[in-house]
Amino acid sequence: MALLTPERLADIDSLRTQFSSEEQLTTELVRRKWLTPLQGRWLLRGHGQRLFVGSYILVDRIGEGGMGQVFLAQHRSFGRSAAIKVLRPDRRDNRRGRARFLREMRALGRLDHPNVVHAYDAGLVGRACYLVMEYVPGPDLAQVLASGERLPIGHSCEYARQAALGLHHMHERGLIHRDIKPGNVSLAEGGRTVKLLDVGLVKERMNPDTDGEVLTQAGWLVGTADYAAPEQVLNARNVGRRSDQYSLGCTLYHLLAGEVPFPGSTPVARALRRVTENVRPIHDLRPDLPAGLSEVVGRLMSREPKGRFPSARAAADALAPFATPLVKAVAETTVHISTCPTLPTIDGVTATESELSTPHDAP
Ligand SMILES: Nc1ncnc2c1ncn2[C@@H]1O[C@H](COP(=O)(O)OP(=O)(O)OP(=O)(O)O)[C@@H](O)[C@H]1O
Repeated sequence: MALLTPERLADIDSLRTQFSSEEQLTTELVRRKWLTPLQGRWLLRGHGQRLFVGSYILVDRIGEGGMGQVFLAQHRSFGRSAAIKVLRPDRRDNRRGRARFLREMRALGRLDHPNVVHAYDAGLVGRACYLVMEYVPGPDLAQVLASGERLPIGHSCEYARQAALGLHHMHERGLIHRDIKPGNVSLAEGGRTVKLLDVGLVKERMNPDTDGEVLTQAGWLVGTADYAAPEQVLNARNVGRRSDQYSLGCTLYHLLAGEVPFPGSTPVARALRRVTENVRPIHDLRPDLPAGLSEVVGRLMSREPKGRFPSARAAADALAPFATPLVKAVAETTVHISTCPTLPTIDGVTATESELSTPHDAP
């Protein structure tokens, strides 16, 4: 069990005599915080080797999206925290899928901006694709919205402004995010810095061309219907830089109005409304908005891409007069890093193909 230091391994030998089963012993190790609950569960199920991904050890499961699961992890030598996305087996289980993943990762490696999540590493362990990223503690803006907290107008504008700067950086390097929504705009540094998440894999998800390995457009709509640009709703391949502006506009609208711009009973109905209707001006819902902000939101959400700003940078500049600096605007979400055991000594264990083939938290 290379998760533990040699001293603790020695202690375990004596602990073994006190516990009649592996389960009781593991429960005790979790209670002592020598193992995290995730590590305890996986060890008990005989999947301990799956905890080792490249140079990292998985610590906790953060969540799951359409492409795979995201874990909190710790570097085996440096102890640095990171987030690791491990692609679902059906998204990676062919050569083209893996080649595309690596192409996307190379693109991601070109990005270097304070408002875009930083990628540290990516690779394959056996046939499993994983991406190691900067850990962003959050909360993300979806969580902020779900908390019911009414944000100051200036903070909402600052979130959107920083997100626009991150988008501009991506656009300059030839990348389009394609999935800007509150859940993909997260906060770091005690709420002072915005980070765009889910960068790099989105192109694969939104490009329904081959392999049968992408979500159907209807499936994609479920999570994104409220934020996708009209041209994107009509044709998922028909996405340009200005489509990201529209999605950012929807996100800002939601933050300011407390409701999505096109409410409706189903994702498809909501998505289609934006193709046929102009958005209700936001000052109808927020008459207290400063003069000019409603126009900026309206321009971001122009139905025609050419009606939007010439660049995300121009959008950021237009938002700047309405933005106020973020001074620890929100509390960070609780992360189970406190349950992370002290940095373990690793004796060169490398995960194998089969060990990572089903990296779910219910192996
Ligand atoms: N770098 C990161 N740091 C911290 N948490 C992250 C990071 N990247 C993703 N997450 C979190 O992991 C969870 C899953 O993220 P993921 O991007 O896989 O899915 P999603 O955005 O929820 O859905 P989808 O990808 O299908 O749109 C989310 O709660 C997300 O906030």
